[in-house]
Order: sequence, then structure tokens, then C-alpha cells
Amino acid sequence: MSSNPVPNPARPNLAVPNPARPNPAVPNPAVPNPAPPAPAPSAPPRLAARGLVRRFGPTTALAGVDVDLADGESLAVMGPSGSGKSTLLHCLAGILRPDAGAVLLRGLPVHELSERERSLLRREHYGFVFQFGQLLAELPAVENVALPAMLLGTSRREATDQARRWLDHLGLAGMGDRRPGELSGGQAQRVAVARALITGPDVVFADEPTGSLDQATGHDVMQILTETTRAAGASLVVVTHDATVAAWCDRRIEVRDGLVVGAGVGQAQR
Ligand SMILES: Nc1ncnc2c1ncn2[C@@H]1O[C@H](COP(=O)(O)OP(=O)(O)OP(=O)(O)O)[C@@H](O)[C@H]1O
Repeated sequence: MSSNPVPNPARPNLAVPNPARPNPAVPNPAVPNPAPPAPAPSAPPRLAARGLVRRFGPTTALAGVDVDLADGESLAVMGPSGSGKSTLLHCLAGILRPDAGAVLLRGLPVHELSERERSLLRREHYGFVFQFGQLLAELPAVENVALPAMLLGTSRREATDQARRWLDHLGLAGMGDRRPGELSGGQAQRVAVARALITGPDVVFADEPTGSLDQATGHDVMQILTETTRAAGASLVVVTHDATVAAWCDRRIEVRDGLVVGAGVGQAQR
């Protein structure tokens, strides 16, 4: 990827119904952020999966999964290795197309979109945090964070200003010029959280976001991830095998052999 991305002049309108898209501005840490209003009882889920099936050759990774994700809600997807967690996340995020079933973002049938449309949808509406951050090693932190905004057409100057505000907000003031190799694992994940949120996404997807961190650092990252995502008005899906990580979320589901076999509330709801 170029270090000097050209704003995309042909940003298509994917017409995702978005009645109450929150302002993607960095929350002001000096002003307590009120909890987002509870969705009206009749509001459709922000993201929904219906009867998702995904196979890889002879392996059925998802065997008919239903999931609902409300506005501002955080959901942990738990389960043993090979149970289908990552496949579910990839289908929900429009990275993989299901073989059967539907994925609906505010009612938009994501599963029917072309590869290109899904790629644009991800850029515009989703943020991602991965186990190892997946930051671009040759770019300083501030440019890693600014990049998704520039790809949506924000000027370099404005995107860089926004990125610095996000880094300040996440406790990384003065570290914006460091490259990922000059950051600790926890700092790098904070940069990844800032990068995921800078575009004001509808949903943030995190796949084992604390998998490479010690327990205390993982705790800090989950606190920052859940709090800032909620304050930004985004919903959150976290794949994890760790119950202490799942406890940060409002709700959790348990996946086994490609099926949802259990559900519960996280400590965030207690
Ligand atoms: N690209 C692929 N090609 C073939 N099989 C795959 C592929 N991706 C996943 N699978 C298989 O689908 C099943 C579910 O995999 P998935 O990665 O979703 O599980 P997971 O619960 O995320 O596992 P882990 O916790 O180990 O990451 C497994 O049997 C896996 O081997």
C-alpha cells in the first residue's frame, strides 16, 4: 500500500440505511460521554446473521448460525479452536461470503454484494483490530491511524490531525512518530484501536485482540477497546477463547462445531 494514498474520488454510495450515524469525532475525554440511547424496541439489529453456512471443502465451518448485534452493543464470540469463530467474524465482516444464509447491515444484504462492494463497505463502515495489530511496519503510528481516513477522502492534513487526537485520547501522546517496532504490544494495540475508530465505523471487529499480550496489558486493551468503541457509537464483535476477555463485552455466544450452542451476558452488563 502506498504511503501517500490518493483520496478515492469515486466512493460509491452503498446505501446502507444509517438513521443515526454517530459523529466520528474523537470523544472529548474532558466531557463524560453519555451512554448511547437504548435502541427503540422495534429497531432492527445493526448487524444480523441468519442461517449462516460456510464450508471449506469437506469441512463445514459454520452450520447455520444466527446472530444479532444491536446499536452500540459488544458481543464476544467464544469457543474452542476450530469451532468456527473466525469464520463467523469473517462472514459478518463481509470478508468471506457465506455459502448460504444472510448477513444484514441495517438491513442491507451484505452477502449479496460483489467482492469490490464488500471491500468498500468494510472500508466505510467497519473497523478491524487483529491479534498482532497488523500495523504497517514502515509507517509511523500517526500515519497508520490516518490511513483509513485518507482512503475515504479526508485530506492528509486533516486525517493526521484526527489521528493525533485519537492517539492522545488513547494515552499515546507524543508517540505518533514511532514506528510499530518501537512500540510495546499494548501500545501497538492502542494504535490499532485508534485506526479502527478514526472513520466512525458502524461495527468494529476484533479477532483475539489480546492474544499476543500478557494478562494485565490485555485487560488495559480490552478496557480501551470496549469503552472507546461504545463512546464512538460503534458496535463491537470480539472473537476470543478467553473468558476474562469476553467478560468485557455486553453479551457472549459460544460456538461449537459451527453452531451457536450457548449465550450469556458479560460482566459489562452486570
Ligand atoms: N481457509 C480455510 N481452508 C480450509 N479450512 C478452513 C479454512 N478456514 C477455516 N477452516 C476450517 O474451518 C473450521 C473453523 O475454523 P475457524 O478458523 O473459523 O475456527 P476458530 O474457532 O476461529 O479456530 P481458532 O480458535 O483456532 O482460531 C476449522 O475446521 C478450520 O480448519
